[in-house]
Amino acid sequence: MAYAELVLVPTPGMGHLVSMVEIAKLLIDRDPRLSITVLIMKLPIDSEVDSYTSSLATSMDATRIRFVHLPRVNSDPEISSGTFLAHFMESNKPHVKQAVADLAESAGSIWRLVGFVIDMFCTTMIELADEFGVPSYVFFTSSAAFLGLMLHLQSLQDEQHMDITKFKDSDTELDFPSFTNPLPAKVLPSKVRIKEAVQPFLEHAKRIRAVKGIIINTFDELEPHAVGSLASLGAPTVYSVGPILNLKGETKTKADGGGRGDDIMEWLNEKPPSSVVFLCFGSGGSFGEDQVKEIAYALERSGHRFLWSLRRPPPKGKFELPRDYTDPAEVLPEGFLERTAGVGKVIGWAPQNAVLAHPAVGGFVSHCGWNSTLESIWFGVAVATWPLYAEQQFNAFELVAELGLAVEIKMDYRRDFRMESGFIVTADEIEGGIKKLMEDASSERWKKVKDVSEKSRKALMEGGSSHLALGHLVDDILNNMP
Ligand SMILES: O=c1ccn([C@@H]2O[C@H](COP(=O)(O)OP(=O)(O)O[C@H]3O[C@H](CO)[C@@H](O)[C@H](O)[C@H]3O)[C@@H](O)[C@H]2O)c(=O)[nH]1
Repeated sequence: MAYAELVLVPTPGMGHLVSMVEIAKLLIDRDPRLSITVLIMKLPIDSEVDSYTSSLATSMDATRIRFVHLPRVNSDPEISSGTFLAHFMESNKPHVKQAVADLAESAGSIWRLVGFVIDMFCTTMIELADEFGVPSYVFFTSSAAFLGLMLHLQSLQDEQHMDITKFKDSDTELDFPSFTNPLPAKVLPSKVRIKEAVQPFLEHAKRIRAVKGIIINTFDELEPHAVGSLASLGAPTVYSVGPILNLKGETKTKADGGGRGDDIMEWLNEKPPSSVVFLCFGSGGSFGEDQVKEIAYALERSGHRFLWSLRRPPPKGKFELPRDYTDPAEVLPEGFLERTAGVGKVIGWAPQNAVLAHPAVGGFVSHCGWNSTLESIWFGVAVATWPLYAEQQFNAFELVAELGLAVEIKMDYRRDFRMESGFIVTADEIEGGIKKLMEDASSERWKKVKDVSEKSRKALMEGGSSHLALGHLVDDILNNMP
Protein backbone atom coordinates (compact mmCIF):
# COMPACT_ATOMS: atom_id res chain seq x y z
CA MET A 1 0.00 0.00 0.00
CA ALA A 2 1.35 3.46 -0.89
CA TYR A 3 0.91 6.30 1.57
CA ALA A 4 -1.07 9.39 0.54
CA GLU A 5 1.58 12.08 0.91
CA LEU A 6 0.83 15.68 1.87
CA VAL A 7 3.38 18.48 1.64
CA LEU A 8 2.95 21.12 4.35
CA VAL A 9 4.33 24.62 3.85
CA PRO A 10 4.14 26.64 7.10
CA THR A 11 5.18 30.24 7.63
CA PRO A 12 8.26 29.55 9.77
CA GLY A 13 7.40 31.74 12.77
CA MET A 14 6.38 30.02 16.00
CA GLY A 15 2.83 31.49 15.97
CA HIS A 16 2.17 29.73 12.64
CA LEU A 17 4.49 26.74 12.67
CA VAL A 18 3.39 25.16 15.95
CA SER A 19 -0.27 24.78 15.01
CA MET A 20 0.72 23.52 11.54
CA VAL A 21 2.78 20.77 13.16
CA GLU A 22 -0.11 19.93 15.47
CA ILE A 23 -2.50 19.56 12.52
CA ALA A 24 0.08 17.27 10.88
CA LYS A 25 0.04 15.08 14.00
CA LEU A 26 -3.77 15.04 14.06
CA LEU A 27 -3.94 14.02 10.40
CA ILE A 28 -1.57 11.07 10.66
CA ASP A 29 -3.18 9.92 13.91
CA ARG A 30 -6.54 10.00 12.20
CA ASP A 31 -5.70 7.83 9.21
CA PRO A 32 -2.88 5.31 8.77
CA ARG A 33 -2.83 5.91 5.01
CA LEU A 34 -1.53 9.47 5.35
CA SER A 35 2.08 10.60 5.51
CA ILE A 36 3.42 14.14 5.68
CA THR A 37 6.49 16.17 4.79
CA VAL A 38 6.83 19.58 6.45
CA LEU A 39 9.05 22.03 4.55
CA ILE A 40 10.78 24.46 6.89
CA MET A 41 11.88 27.72 5.28
CA LYS A 42 14.60 29.58 7.13
CA LEU A 43 13.40 32.95 8.45
CA PRO A 44 16.24 35.28 9.44
CA ILE A 45 14.49 36.36 12.64
CA ASP A 46 13.09 33.38 14.49
CA SER A 47 15.96 31.36 15.85
CA GLU A 48 13.61 29.21 17.96
CA VAL A 49 12.34 27.36 14.89
CA ASP A 50 15.44 25.16 14.54
CA SER A 51 15.49 23.93 18.09
CA TYR A 52 11.74 23.40 18.03
CA THR A 53 11.80 21.29 14.85
CA SER A 54 14.86 19.30 15.86
CA SER A 55 13.18 18.41 19.16
CA LEU A 56 10.13 17.26 17.18
CA ALA A 57 12.08 15.25 14.66
CA THR A 58 13.42 12.97 17.39
CA SER A 59 9.99 12.41 18.93
CA MET A 60 8.07 11.43 15.81
CA ASP A 61 7.63 8.45 13.53
CA ALA A 62 9.90 9.46 10.64
CA THR A 63 8.10 7.24 8.13
CA ARG A 64 4.91 9.30 8.65
CA ILE A 65 6.15 12.86 9.39
CA ARG A 66 9.39 14.26 8.04
CA PHE A 67 10.89 17.74 8.35
CA VAL A 68 12.92 19.08 5.45
CA HIS A 69 14.94 22.20 6.22
CA LEU A 70 15.30 24.37 3.13
CA PRO A 71 18.50 26.32 2.45
CA ARG A 72 18.71 29.87 3.77
CA VAL A 73 17.73 32.42 1.14
CA ASN A 74 19.23 35.81 0.62
CA SER A 75 16.39 37.89 2.03
CA ASP A 76 17.21 41.37 3.19
CA PRO A 77 15.89 41.82 6.73
CA GLU A 78 16.06 45.59 6.32
CA ILE A 79 13.38 45.73 3.66
CA SER A 80 10.15 47.19 4.97
CA SER A 81 8.14 44.73 7.05
CA GLY A 82 5.21 45.38 4.71
CA THR A 83 6.68 43.40 1.84
CA PHE A 84 9.29 41.30 3.59
CA LEU A 85 7.17 38.15 3.67
CA ALA A 86 6.21 38.39 -0.01
CA HIS A 87 9.91 38.65 -1.01
CA PHE A 88 10.83 35.86 1.35
CA MET A 89 8.24 33.51 -0.16
CA GLU A 90 9.31 34.26 -3.73
CA SER A 91 12.95 33.55 -2.88
CA ASN A 92 11.96 30.26 -1.28
CA LYS A 93 9.84 29.04 -4.18
CA PRO A 94 12.67 27.34 -6.13
CA HIS A 95 13.73 25.48 -2.96
CA VAL A 96 10.20 24.32 -2.24
CA LYS A 97 9.88 23.13 -5.82
CA GLN A 98 13.19 21.26 -5.65
CA ALA A 99 12.31 19.66 -2.31
CA VAL A 100 8.99 18.36 -3.66
CA ALA A 101 10.67 17.12 -6.85
CA ASP A 102 13.28 15.26 -4.74
CA LEU A 103 10.50 13.83 -2.63
CA ALA A 104 8.57 12.61 -5.64
CA GLU A 105 11.72 11.00 -7.05
CA SER A 106 12.59 9.22 -3.83
CA ALA A 107 9.02 8.13 -3.18
CA GLY A 108 8.95 5.20 -5.65
CA SER A 109 6.05 3.02 -4.68
CA ILE A 110 6.00 4.24 -1.06
CA TRP A 111 4.15 7.57 -1.44
CA ARG A 112 1.77 9.27 -3.82
CA LEU A 113 1.58 13.05 -3.61
CA VAL A 114 -2.06 14.00 -2.88
CA GLY A 115 -1.87 17.70 -2.04
CA PHE A 116 -0.21 20.73 -0.48
CA VAL A 117 -1.33 22.28 2.80
CA ILE A 118 -0.18 25.87 2.64
CA ASP A 119 -0.10 28.46 5.41
CA MET A 120 -2.34 31.52 4.94
CA PHE A 121 0.71 33.69 4.17
CA CYS A 122 2.43 31.21 1.82
CA THR A 123 -0.31 31.20 -0.83
CA THR A 124 2.08 31.95 -3.67
CA MET A 125 3.15 28.29 -3.28
CA ILE A 126 -0.25 27.28 -4.68
CA GLU A 127 1.34 27.69 -8.12
CA LEU A 128 3.75 24.90 -7.28
CA ALA A 129 0.97 22.54 -6.24
CA ASP A 130 -0.65 23.30 -9.61
CA GLU A 131 2.61 22.45 -11.38
CA PHE A 132 2.76 19.12 -9.58
CA GLY A 133 -0.86 18.52 -10.54
CA VAL A 134 -2.23 18.24 -6.98
CA PRO A 135 -4.80 20.34 -5.10
CA SER A 136 -3.99 22.90 -2.41
CA TYR A 137 -5.56 23.41 0.97
CA VAL A 138 -4.88 26.55 2.99
CA PHE A 139 -4.16 26.29 6.71
CA PHE A 140 -5.54 29.41 8.36
CA THR A 141 -3.84 30.06 11.72
CA SER A 142 -6.16 32.87 12.73
CA SER A 143 -9.93 33.13 13.22
CA ALA A 144 -12.81 32.46 10.83
CA ALA A 145 -13.74 36.12 11.27
CA PHE A 146 -10.29 37.21 10.11
CA LEU A 147 -10.58 35.02 7.03
CA GLY A 148 -13.94 36.71 6.45
CA LEU A 149 -12.21 40.08 6.77
CA MET A 150 -9.54 39.25 4.20
CA LEU A 151 -12.15 38.09 1.70
CA HIS A 152 -14.36 41.10 2.38
CA LEU A 153 -11.57 43.68 2.02
CA GLN A 154 -10.37 42.06 -1.18
CA SER A 155 -13.83 42.28 -2.72
CA LEU A 156 -14.20 45.90 -1.53
CA GLN A 157 -11.00 46.70 -3.37
CA ASP A 158 -11.34 44.57 -6.50
CA GLU A 159 -15.09 44.65 -7.06
CA GLN A 160 -16.08 47.97 -5.53
CA HIS A 161 -12.76 49.67 -6.38
CA MET A 162 -12.36 51.08 -2.91
CA ASP A 163 -8.97 52.28 -1.61
CA ILE A 164 -8.67 50.20 1.56
CA THR A 165 -5.84 52.32 2.98
CA LYS A 166 -8.27 55.21 3.40
CA PHE A 167 -9.47 53.50 6.59
CA LYS A 168 -6.12 54.15 8.26
CA ASP A 169 -6.73 56.22 11.41
CA SER A 170 -10.34 56.78 10.38
CA ASP A 171 -13.20 56.75 12.89
CA THR A 172 -15.50 55.01 10.40
CA GLU A 173 -17.30 51.81 11.15
CA LEU A 174 -17.68 49.21 8.40
CA ASP A 175 -20.54 46.85 7.70
CA PHE A 176 -18.84 43.53 7.97
CA PRO A 177 -20.68 40.28 7.13
CA SER A 178 -18.65 38.09 9.53
CA PHE A 179 -19.67 40.11 12.61
CA THR A 180 -23.07 40.99 13.95
CA ASN A 181 -21.59 44.34 15.10
CA PRO A 182 -20.21 47.08 12.85
CA LEU A 183 -16.43 46.95 12.67
CA PRO A 184 -14.41 50.02 13.75
CA ALA A 185 -11.81 50.81 11.06
CA LYS A 186 -9.31 51.41 13.90
CA VAL A 187 -9.08 47.66 14.57
CA LEU A 188 -8.20 46.73 10.99
CA PRO A 189 -4.89 44.86 10.76
CA SER A 190 -1.52 46.54 10.34
CA LYS A 191 -1.17 45.35 6.74
CA VAL A 192 -4.16 47.42 5.70
CA ARG A 193 -2.45 50.51 7.07
CA ILE A 194 0.81 50.24 5.13
CA LYS A 195 0.44 51.18 1.46
CA GLU A 196 2.92 48.67 0.06
CA ALA A 197 1.63 45.86 2.28
CA VAL A 198 -2.02 46.00 1.23
CA GLN A 199 -1.60 44.44 -2.18
CA PRO A 200 0.36 41.34 -1.11
CA PHE A 201 -2.12 40.92 1.76
CA LEU A 202 -5.16 41.02 -0.51
CA GLU A 203 -3.45 38.77 -3.05
CA HIS A 204 -3.57 36.04 -0.39
CA ALA A 205 -7.34 36.47 -0.17
CA LYS A 206 -7.65 36.21 -3.94
CA ARG A 207 -5.64 33.00 -4.08
CA ILE A 208 -7.41 31.52 -1.05
CA ARG A 209 -10.69 31.68 -2.98
CA ALA A 210 -9.32 29.20 -5.51
CA VAL A 211 -8.05 26.39 -3.25
CA LYS A 212 -9.82 23.09 -2.64
CA GLY A 213 -10.40 23.68 1.05
CA ILE A 214 -9.50 25.93 3.99
CA ILE A 215 -8.54 24.38 7.28
CA ILE A 216 -9.19 26.91 10.07
CA ASN A 217 -7.90 26.82 13.61
CA THR A 218 -11.27 27.57 15.16
CA PHE A 219 -14.39 25.63 16.13
CA ASP A 220 -17.96 26.21 14.96
CA GLU A 221 -19.33 26.86 18.46
CA LEU A 222 -16.87 29.72 19.08
CA GLU A 223 -17.56 31.70 15.91
CA PRO A 224 -20.89 30.43 14.55
CA HIS A 225 -21.76 33.66 12.77
CA ALA A 226 -18.33 34.15 11.23
CA VAL A 227 -18.04 30.52 10.08
CA GLY A 228 -21.55 30.78 8.60
CA SER A 229 -20.63 33.94 6.68
CA LEU A 230 -17.69 32.46 4.79
CA ALA A 231 -19.54 30.75 1.94
CA SER A 232 -21.31 33.97 0.99
CA LEU A 233 -17.94 35.76 1.01
CA GLY A 234 -16.67 33.33 -1.61
CA ALA A 235 -14.67 30.90 0.54
CA PRO A 236 -14.26 27.34 -0.74
CA THR A 237 -15.08 24.39 1.56
CA VAL A 238 -14.14 25.28 5.12
CA TYR A 239 -12.96 22.79 7.75
CA SER A 240 -13.08 24.21 11.30
CA VAL A 241 -10.88 21.69 13.06
CA GLY A 242 -9.69 23.60 16.13
CA PRO A 243 -8.72 24.44 18.69
CA ILE A 244 -5.39 23.02 17.58
CA LEU A 245 -3.03 23.57 20.49
CA ASN A 246 0.41 22.43 21.47
CA LEU A 247 -0.55 21.21 24.92
CA LYS A 248 2.24 18.73 25.55
CA GLY A 249 5.49 20.22 24.39
CA GLU A 250 7.28 23.38 25.31
CA THR A 251 8.31 25.48 22.38
CA LYS A 252 11.52 27.01 23.68
CA THR A 253 14.84 25.79 24.91
CA LYS A 254 16.29 26.27 28.40
CA ALA A 255 18.87 28.64 26.91
CA ASP A 256 16.15 31.17 26.14
CA GLY A 257 14.82 31.04 29.68
CA GLY A 258 12.07 28.60 28.69
CA GLY A 259 12.08 24.92 29.45
CA ARG A 260 9.63 23.45 31.90
CA GLY A 261 9.59 26.38 34.28
CA ASP A 262 9.57 24.33 37.48
CA ASP A 263 10.24 27.40 39.63
CA ILE A 264 7.20 29.12 38.12
CA MET A 265 4.97 26.14 38.82
CA GLU A 266 6.26 25.93 42.39
CA TRP A 267 5.52 29.62 42.86
CA LEU A 268 1.99 29.17 41.49
CA ASN A 269 1.41 26.08 43.66
CA GLU A 270 1.55 28.28 46.75
CA LYS A 271 -1.10 30.74 45.54
CA PRO A 272 -4.87 30.51 46.18
CA PRO A 273 -7.16 29.50 43.28
CA SER A 274 -7.88 32.16 40.63
CA SER A 275 -5.79 34.77 42.45
CA VAL A 276 -2.98 35.45 39.96
CA VAL A 277 -3.13 37.67 36.89
CA PHE A 278 -0.82 36.43 34.12
CA LEU A 279 0.64 38.93 31.61
CA CYS A 280 2.15 37.63 28.38
CA PHE A 281 2.41 39.13 24.89
CA GLY A 282 3.33 36.34 22.48
CA SER A 283 6.49 35.66 20.56
CA GLY A 284 6.92 39.27 19.34
CA GLY A 285 5.65 41.23 22.35
CA SER A 286 7.86 43.70 24.22
CA PHE A 287 7.68 47.30 25.43
CA GLY A 288 9.97 50.29 25.87
CA GLU A 289 11.09 51.26 29.36
CA ASP A 290 8.42 53.95 29.91
CA GLN A 291 5.65 51.49 29.15
CA VAL A 292 7.22 48.82 31.33
CA LYS A 293 7.16 51.26 34.26
CA GLU A 294 3.45 52.02 33.73
CA ILE A 295 2.66 48.29 33.82
CA ALA A 296 4.70 47.92 37.00
CA TYR A 297 2.89 50.82 38.73
CA ALA A 298 -0.47 49.34 37.68
CA LEU A 299 0.37 45.92 39.02
CA GLU A 300 1.63 47.29 42.31
CA ARG A 301 -1.42 49.49 42.79
CA SER A 302 -3.96 46.84 41.77
CA GLY A 303 -2.92 44.74 44.76
CA HIS A 304 -3.38 41.52 42.79
CA ARG A 305 -0.89 38.69 42.62
CA PHE A 306 0.82 38.64 39.23
CA LEU A 307 3.04 36.58 36.97
CA TRP A 308 4.55 38.83 34.29
CA SER A 309 6.41 37.65 31.20
CA LEU A 310 8.62 40.66 30.50
CA ARG A 311 10.88 40.63 27.44
CA ARG A 312 13.51 42.94 26.03
CA PRO A 313 12.69 44.70 22.72
CA PRO A 314 15.11 44.07 19.87
CA PRO A 315 17.83 46.71 19.40
CA LYS A 316 16.55 49.76 17.49
CA GLY A 317 16.38 49.22 13.74
CA LYS A 318 17.04 45.46 14.03
CA PHE A 319 14.62 42.98 12.50
CA GLU A 320 14.66 40.57 15.43
CA LEU A 321 12.36 39.09 18.05
CA PRO A 322 12.44 40.05 21.74
CA ARG A 323 14.72 38.18 24.13
CA ASP A 324 14.72 37.64 27.87
CA TYR A 325 16.40 40.18 30.20
CA THR A 326 19.39 38.99 32.14
CA ASP A 327 18.25 41.34 34.91
CA PRO A 328 14.75 42.83 34.50
CA ALA A 329 15.46 45.26 37.38
CA GLU A 330 17.28 47.45 34.84
CA VAL A 331 13.95 48.56 33.33
CA LEU A 332 11.64 48.26 36.35
CA PRO A 333 10.92 51.09 38.83
CA GLU A 334 13.46 51.30 41.65
CA GLY A 335 12.70 48.74 44.38
CA PHE A 336 9.76 47.19 42.46
CA LEU A 337 11.02 43.62 42.68
CA GLU A 338 11.68 43.94 46.42
CA ARG A 339 8.32 45.55 47.20
CA THR A 340 6.34 42.99 45.20
CA ALA A 341 8.38 39.93 46.16
CA GLY A 342 5.47 38.48 48.18
CA VAL A 343 2.82 38.89 45.49
CA GLY A 344 4.46 38.91 42.10
CA LYS A 345 6.97 37.19 39.88
CA VAL A 346 8.66 38.63 36.80
CA ILE A 347 9.80 36.02 34.27
CA GLY A 348 11.02 35.86 30.67
CA TRP A 349 9.55 33.45 28.12
CA ALA A 350 6.67 31.67 29.90
CA PRO A 351 5.54 28.06 29.73
CA GLN A 352 2.22 29.63 28.78
CA ASN A 353 0.01 26.58 28.53
CA ALA A 354 1.18 25.16 31.84
CA VAL A 355 0.58 28.57 33.43
CA LEU A 356 -2.93 28.94 31.97
CA ALA A 357 -3.72 25.38 33.10
CA HIS A 358 -2.75 26.19 36.69
CA PRO A 359 -5.72 26.71 39.06
CA ALA A 360 -4.02 29.72 40.69
CA VAL A 361 -4.35 31.74 37.47
CA GLY A 362 -7.52 33.82 37.41
CA GLY A 363 -6.99 36.21 34.49
CA PHE A 364 -4.78 36.76 31.46
CA VAL A 365 -3.59 40.12 30.10
CA SER A 366 -2.94 39.10 26.49
CA HIS A 367 -1.87 40.56 23.16
CA CYS A 368 -4.67 38.46 21.60
CA GLY A 369 -2.55 36.42 19.20
CA TRP A 370 -4.94 33.76 17.95
CA ASN A 371 -3.05 30.85 19.56
CA SER A 372 -3.06 32.62 22.92
CA THR A 373 -6.76 33.36 22.46
CA LEU A 374 -7.57 29.70 21.83
CA GLU A 375 -5.37 28.64 24.75
CA SER A 376 -7.15 31.03 27.12
CA ILE A 377 -10.48 29.61 25.97
CA TRP A 378 -9.33 26.02 26.31
CA PHE A 379 -8.24 26.62 29.90
CA GLY A 380 -11.27 28.80 30.70
CA VAL A 381 -9.19 31.85 31.70
CA ALA A 382 -10.78 35.25 30.98
CA VAL A 383 -8.71 37.78 29.04
CA ALA A 384 -8.02 41.52 29.30
CA THR A 385 -7.05 42.65 25.81
CA TRP A 386 -3.87 44.52 24.98
CA PRO A 387 -3.24 43.93 21.27
CA LEU A 388 0.09 45.01 19.76
CA TYR A 389 0.35 44.38 16.01
CA ALA A 390 -0.80 42.20 13.07
CA GLU A 391 -4.51 41.24 13.41
CA GLN A 392 -4.47 41.39 17.22
CA GLN A 393 -6.67 44.53 17.46
CA PHE A 394 -9.25 42.75 15.32
CA ASN A 395 -9.06 39.65 17.57
CA ALA A 396 -9.45 41.88 20.65
CA PHE A 397 -12.57 43.46 19.17
CA GLU A 398 -14.02 40.04 18.39
CA LEU A 399 -13.36 38.85 21.94
CA VAL A 400 -14.73 41.96 23.68
CA ALA A 401 -17.56 43.23 21.48
CA GLU A 402 -18.61 40.33 19.30
CA LEU A 403 -18.24 37.33 21.62
CA GLY A 404 -18.38 38.99 25.06
CA LEU A 405 -15.48 36.89 26.33
CA ALA A 406 -12.98 39.56 27.38
CA VAL A 407 -12.57 42.97 28.99
CA GLU A 408 -10.67 45.75 27.32
CA ILE A 409 -7.47 47.37 28.47
CA LYS A 410 -6.95 48.63 24.93
CA MET A 411 -8.40 47.62 21.63
CA ASP A 412 -6.86 49.96 19.08
CA TYR A 413 -3.44 50.45 20.68
CA ARG A 414 -0.79 49.66 18.08
CA ARG A 415 2.87 48.95 18.47
CA ASP A 416 3.73 47.78 15.02
CA PHE A 417 6.32 45.07 14.83
CA ARG A 418 9.80 46.71 14.96
CA MET A 419 8.30 50.16 15.43
CA GLU A 420 7.76 52.17 18.58
CA SER A 421 4.21 53.47 18.79
CA GLY A 422 5.14 56.60 20.71
CA PHE A 423 1.94 55.93 22.62
CA ILE A 424 1.79 54.96 26.28
CA VAL A 425 -1.03 53.04 27.91
CA THR A 426 -1.25 54.61 31.36
CA ALA A 427 -1.00 52.83 34.69
CA ASP A 428 -4.58 53.93 35.42
CA GLU A 429 -5.93 52.25 32.31
CA ILE A 430 -3.98 49.05 32.98
CA GLU A 431 -4.96 48.97 36.66
CA GLY A 432 -8.63 49.51 35.71
CA GLY A 433 -8.52 46.63 33.20
CA ILE A 434 -6.80 44.28 35.67
CA LYS A 435 -9.34 45.05 38.41
CA LYS A 436 -12.25 44.49 36.06
CA LEU A 437 -10.70 41.22 34.96
CA MET A 438 -9.89 39.90 38.44
CA GLU A 439 -12.79 41.20 40.49
CA ASP A 440 -15.67 40.16 38.27
CA ALA A 441 -15.75 36.38 38.62
CA SER A 442 -19.53 36.13 38.91
CA SER A 443 -20.24 38.08 35.73
CA GLU A 444 -22.03 36.96 32.58
CA ARG A 445 -18.72 37.17 30.77
CA TRP A 446 -17.02 34.79 33.17
CA LYS A 447 -19.85 32.26 32.70
CA LYS A 448 -19.51 32.59 28.93
CA VAL A 449 -15.79 31.87 29.14
CA LYS A 450 -16.40 28.68 31.12
CA ASP A 451 -19.16 27.62 28.73
CA VAL A 452 -17.13 28.15 25.58
CA SER A 453 -14.18 26.41 27.22
CA GLU A 454 -16.32 23.30 27.70
CA LYS A 455 -17.49 23.55 24.11
CA SER A 456 -13.88 23.75 22.88
CA ARG A 457 -13.16 20.41 24.51
CA LYS A 458 -16.35 18.81 23.19
CA ALA A 459 -15.56 20.00 19.66
CA LEU A 460 -12.47 17.77 19.61
CA MET A 461 -14.11 14.69 21.09
CA GLU A 462 -15.46 11.87 18.94
CA GLY A 463 -18.64 13.19 17.29
CA GLY A 464 -17.73 16.82 18.12
CA SER A 465 -17.84 19.43 15.35
CA SER A 466 -14.08 19.71 14.83
CA HIS A 467 -13.59 15.95 15.06
CA LEU A 468 -16.17 15.47 12.31
CA ALA A 469 -14.66 18.26 10.19
CA LEU A 470 -11.23 16.61 10.39
CA GLY A 471 -12.82 13.34 9.22
CA HIS A 472 -14.35 15.11 6.20
CA LEU A 473 -11.01 16.70 5.43
CA VAL A 474 -9.20 13.34 5.53
CA ASP A 475 -11.84 11.80 3.23
CA ASP A 476 -11.38 14.66 0.79
CA ILE A 477 -7.59 14.33 0.83
CA LEU A 478 -7.72 10.57 0.31
CA ASN A 479 -10.01 11.07 -2.66
CA ASN A 480 -7.11 12.86 -4.38
CA MET A 481 -5.18 9.56 -4.46
CA PRO A 482 -4.50 8.74 -8.12
O1 LIG B 1 6.25 33.61 26.74
C1 LIG B 1 5.61 32.98 25.89
C2 LIG B 1 5.01 33.59 24.77
C3 LIG B 1 4.30 32.81 23.89
N1 LIG B 1 4.17 31.47 24.09
C4 LIG B 1 3.41 30.64 23.13
O2 LIG B 1 3.66 31.09 21.81
C5 LIG B 1 2.48 31.08 21.05
C6 LIG B 1 2.21 32.50 20.58
O3 LIG B 1 1.21 32.49 19.60
P1 LIG B 1 0.16 33.68 19.46
O4 LIG B 1 -0.55 33.89 20.71
O5 LIG B 1 -0.72 33.35 18.28
O6 LIG B 1 1.01 34.96 19.23
P2 LIG B 1 2.16 35.37 18.16
O7 LIG B 1 3.37 34.61 18.40
O8 LIG B 1 2.24 36.83 18.28
O9 LIG B 1 1.48 34.91 16.74
C7 LIG B 1 1.46 35.39 15.42
O10 LIG B 1 0.60 34.45 14.74
C8 LIG B 1 -0.74 34.38 15.22
C9 LIG B 1 -1.46 33.28 14.45
O11 LIG B 1 -1.61 33.60 13.09
C10 LIG B 1 -1.43 35.73 15.07
O12 LIG B 1 -2.73 35.66 15.62
C11 LIG B 1 -0.60 36.80 15.81
O13 LIG B 1 -1.18 38.07 15.64
C12 LIG B 1 0.82 36.79 15.26
O14 LIG B 1 1.62 37.75 15.94
C13 LIG B 1 1.37 30.57 21.95
O15 LIG B 1 1.17 29.21 21.68
C14 LIG B 1 1.92 30.77 23.35
O16 LIG B 1 1.46 29.78 24.27
C15 LIG B 1 4.73 30.87 25.18
O17 LIG B 1 4.60 29.65 25.37
N2 LIG B 1 5.43 31.65 26.05
